[in-house]
Amino acid sequence: MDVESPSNMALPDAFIDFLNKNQLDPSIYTTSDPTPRYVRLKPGCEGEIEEIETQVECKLEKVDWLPGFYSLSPHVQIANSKAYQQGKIYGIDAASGAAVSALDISLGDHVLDLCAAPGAKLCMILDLLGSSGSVTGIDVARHRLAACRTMLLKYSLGDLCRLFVADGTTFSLLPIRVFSDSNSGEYPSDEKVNVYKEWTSRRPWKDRKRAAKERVSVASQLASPTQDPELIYYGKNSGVVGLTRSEIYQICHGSDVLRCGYDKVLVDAECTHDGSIKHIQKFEYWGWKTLQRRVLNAERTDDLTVLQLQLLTNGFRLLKVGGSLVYSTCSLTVAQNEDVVEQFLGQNTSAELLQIDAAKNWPCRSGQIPKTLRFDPMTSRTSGLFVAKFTKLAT
Ligand SMILES: C[S@@+](CC[C@H](N)C(=O)[O-])C[C@H]1O[C@@H](n2cnc3c(N)ncnc32)[C@H](O)[C@@H]1O
Repeated sequence: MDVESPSNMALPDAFIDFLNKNQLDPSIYTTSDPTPRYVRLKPGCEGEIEEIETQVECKLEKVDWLPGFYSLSPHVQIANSKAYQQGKIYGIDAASGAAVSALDISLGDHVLDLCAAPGAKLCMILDLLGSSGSVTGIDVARHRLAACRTMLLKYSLGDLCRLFVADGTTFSLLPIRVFSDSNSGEYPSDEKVNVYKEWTSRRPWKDRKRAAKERVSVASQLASPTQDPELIYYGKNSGVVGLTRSEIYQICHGSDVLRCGYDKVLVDAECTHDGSIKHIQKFEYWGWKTLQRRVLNAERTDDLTVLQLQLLTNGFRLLKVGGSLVYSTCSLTVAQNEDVVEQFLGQNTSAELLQIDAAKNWPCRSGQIPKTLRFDPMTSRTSGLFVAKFTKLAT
């Protein structure tokens, strides 16, 4: 089998079966024009494009419908280039960029990214946020979120960010502003010693020993719904420094959230990844048999749709009135997208689907529910992605 590019890859029978069962047209994956690779340029590096092109040994084509994005040949490896190593470019598919763009991030926003790892969208959110506001990144998988932390440090983007290993279906912490507004900096002397100091990767011996013990099994790297969120990183302007644990770990209750919830929430939910042919292609190496078990299994898909609805519901619970939430998946099945949206709207009368204004210039199709969007390799020359945007109405 030819694995050189998704466009000429023969799809395995099990995957074609899955597509047929989900009424998805296999031809969207096998376009004659291969889907390019995309990078986002770090703001401020626009004048260095020619130098970056020399370093990656390839021409970067500006994506005219998405600011800051460039496409390049899918065969080019960027990881060894100086531009990549210096954090001037990072790989992120243009459809993923569109999902973040749909959030309409503005300076000062407090943003929640409920399924943050490995972190390409989180990086873009931080890029767009600039110098004020905050980003709270959550992921259930400790090892994946640790990789996300490495990426933030590499790109020097973590200043306004805090990362928690937590289950996104039950995560309940408010954005930091609630406390920083009222924080006078005066603590009883016994609390003063327990305030968070500037974050350092050099952790006390006791912490390292505990972490090493936890790393013994991958299962123990997954947060459970009942476990306290574990703060594994915070930037120096993320609002954490100088606060006590009890201030950071305050659970939000219904009435707090309406007023003091997050301005923007991204729920980029776990899914079967069937929209990403690059992901499916990896099974050529992992073994097509595992594709059936790890991606296509019907029982697993049913579990996923329950998880997706729970993540969307909890993300929405943490959104303030008038805020925006984007739900996205890199699956193209109706079950994981429109069906989840429909169930969610049926259960949440204060949720309203929003038109994504910028989308009028995007090369995508409407989903089966008006105002929702679908990107696919054939229509968009991107990876497959479903995007829906909601706001919370006052009730
Ligand atoms: C599609 S990936 C997110 C990609 C990420 N937004 C990015 O741009 O790099 C889905 C993520 O959801 C995480 N996840 C799965 N179940 C979760 C849960 N219950 N709570 C929080 N995160 C979860 C997975 O560990 C995975 O990292």
